[in-house]
Amino acid sequence: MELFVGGLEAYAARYTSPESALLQEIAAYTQAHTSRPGMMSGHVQGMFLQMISHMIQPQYVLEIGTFTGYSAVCLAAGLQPGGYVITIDRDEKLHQQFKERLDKAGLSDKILLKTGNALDIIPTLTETFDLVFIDADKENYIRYYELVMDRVRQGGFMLADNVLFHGEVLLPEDQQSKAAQAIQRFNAHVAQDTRVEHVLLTVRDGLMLIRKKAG
Ligand SMILES: C[S@@+](CC[C@H](N)C(=O)[O-])C[C@H]1O[C@@H](n2cnc3c(N)ncnc32)[C@H](O)[C@@H]1O
Repeated sequence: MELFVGGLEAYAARYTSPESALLQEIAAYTQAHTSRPGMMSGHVQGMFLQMISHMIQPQYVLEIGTFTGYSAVCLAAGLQPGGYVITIDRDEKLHQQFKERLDKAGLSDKILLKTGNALDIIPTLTETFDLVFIDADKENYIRYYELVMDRVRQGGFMLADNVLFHGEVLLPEDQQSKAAQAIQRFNAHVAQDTRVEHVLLTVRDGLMLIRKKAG
């Protein structure tokens, strides 16, 4: 997926810290063994997530949409001692494969896998999250946002991926896919929400960075 004109994405990657051996391994696996490798965060966005994790130094992180685990590993980078990332996906095979990789890398206590529909799993969680990454089916973004809002600490953060949806957000509504329309509704929903402040970053396919205000 080439989102920038004239190779800017490749230029950004060249001047971004390299991927760890584990991330390289996940990226290679994703390219070779999945039908939609473009769903993976990848090098530059992954390093951005890792940087955010180091900045926030979270105790508890929630990820909605694991896929092959690339972003979960990045989100775990800045965890406090005893902290963990909970990552949800409904695809059992993906989770089985990622679990083996986590065991091998000694990361099983830092990244916990919950397999099933995120809409069912989120209400069962008891943690208060410092950071939430929303990256599953676009049609449910507003539901995820509302479901997790009470579970994010005051002053805590959310990130939502694909908020530019390959540029489709710029098209008239009747020319947008269902997913792009859902993303447009999500962006508008966040924009009118006085509980948060937010910035839409044009990293890769667009990342909405959201901070839950105190009080
Ligand atoms: C875009 S991929 C996640 C990519 C990953 N976060 C990364 O950056 O490498 C979206 C994932 O969400 C999962 N998913 C979609 N809808 C879901 C739902 N309702 N509950 C749980 N997982 C879901 C899919 O199985 C898919 O693996």
